[in-house]
Amino acid sequence: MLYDLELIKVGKIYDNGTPAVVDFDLAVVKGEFIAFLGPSGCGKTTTLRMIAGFEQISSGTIRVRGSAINDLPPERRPTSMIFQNYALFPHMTVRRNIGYGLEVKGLSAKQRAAKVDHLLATLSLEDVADKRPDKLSGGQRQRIALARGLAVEPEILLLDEPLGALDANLRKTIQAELKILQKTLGITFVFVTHAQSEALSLSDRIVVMNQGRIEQISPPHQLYTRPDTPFVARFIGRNTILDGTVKGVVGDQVLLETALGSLSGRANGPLVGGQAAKIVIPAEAMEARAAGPAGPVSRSSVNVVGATVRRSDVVGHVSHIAVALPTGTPVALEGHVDKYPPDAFPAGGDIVLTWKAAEATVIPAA
Ligand SMILES: Nc1ncnc2c1ncn2[C@@H]1O[C@H](COP(=O)(O)OP(=O)(O)OP(=O)(O)O)[C@@H](O)[C@H]1O
Repeated sequence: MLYDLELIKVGKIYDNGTPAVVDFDLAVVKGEFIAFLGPSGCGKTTTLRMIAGFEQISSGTIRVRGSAINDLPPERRPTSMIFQNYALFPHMTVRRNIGYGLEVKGLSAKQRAAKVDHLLATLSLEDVADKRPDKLSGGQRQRIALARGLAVEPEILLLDEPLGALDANLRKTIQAELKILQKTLGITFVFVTHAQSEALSLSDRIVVMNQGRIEQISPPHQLYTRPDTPFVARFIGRNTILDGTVKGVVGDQVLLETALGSLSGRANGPLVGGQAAKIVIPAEAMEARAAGPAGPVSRSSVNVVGATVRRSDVVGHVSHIAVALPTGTPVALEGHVDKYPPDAFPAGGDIVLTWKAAEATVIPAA
């Protein structure tokens, strides 16, 4: 298969000895929208800059459509990069900013005008074409940066936190525009972000990074429902994570002995009896009900744990219930007021939590 972009065992060690990226493997098909997501300093920007050619790689290979680009300078790579601060030229008009890359490539004024006019129209910038970027709004500047990146017709557009400078509302609007633009153009986007919601709503696949290494590469939904590692389970969504020891494995079902009794979930990864493992239960999978008069939960029931309500609030139509497990672990539940009526779970009350085994994931502890 011919991939648009391949990173094969790519590594980066900075001159000061910092291993910023380690054994990064990724294969991207044409038209995919990929996000690099992870905490500050995990190596997202370094990886993007290595693809763009602004940073030398220390090991491995980067290929675009089958050809290694390791030794090409940035301007000869079939990539364009959009920076978080947009890096627009303040003294040039919007039109010239957009056409700058074409000027560098030596296109005639006529050829440039045709391409720039088309991009001005595509990104609704016609009215500001002759203004300077510093007179324009954040959203407009973002679109100019995008137009400038697209003008050189890259195979791959690299975006470094492109929406980071925008306020929350504008961010949502531009997110939607970006997604439509990407699908219309059909070109590959690789996008760096801190913002989980942005990665989840925009991407076809997300690369979750931690300390220079890839933790998981999955479509957004799968990161929520099937985390591969404890880091991903902590980083994505709102999961309750409990430690235990594998008691038995039947097919993909695992029974785990924990401080809260026997809990079961679906296996993700190789698991054998006696092994230390973690069960990951998404908040959405938890069902709460008031504890009956029968008293404490029987330890022989699977996926039934007692808990105490700490706080309960209603915001609009949504009830938010903060509870604590007997181990002290906090769990945040939320649900429509039809499901969890106000006052149904008063603070200090005992409740019972349950979930379907298929909706919880069991992963190796390390
Ligand atoms: N020029 C440099 N010289 C030395 N170390 C660097 C350099 N640039 C980045 N680093 C280090 O490499 C690691 C990865 O940095 P990088 O900027 O790629 O992370 P990031 O995930 O993009 O972070 P952020 O989200 O904060 O931008 C960090 O430990 C960082 O301090």
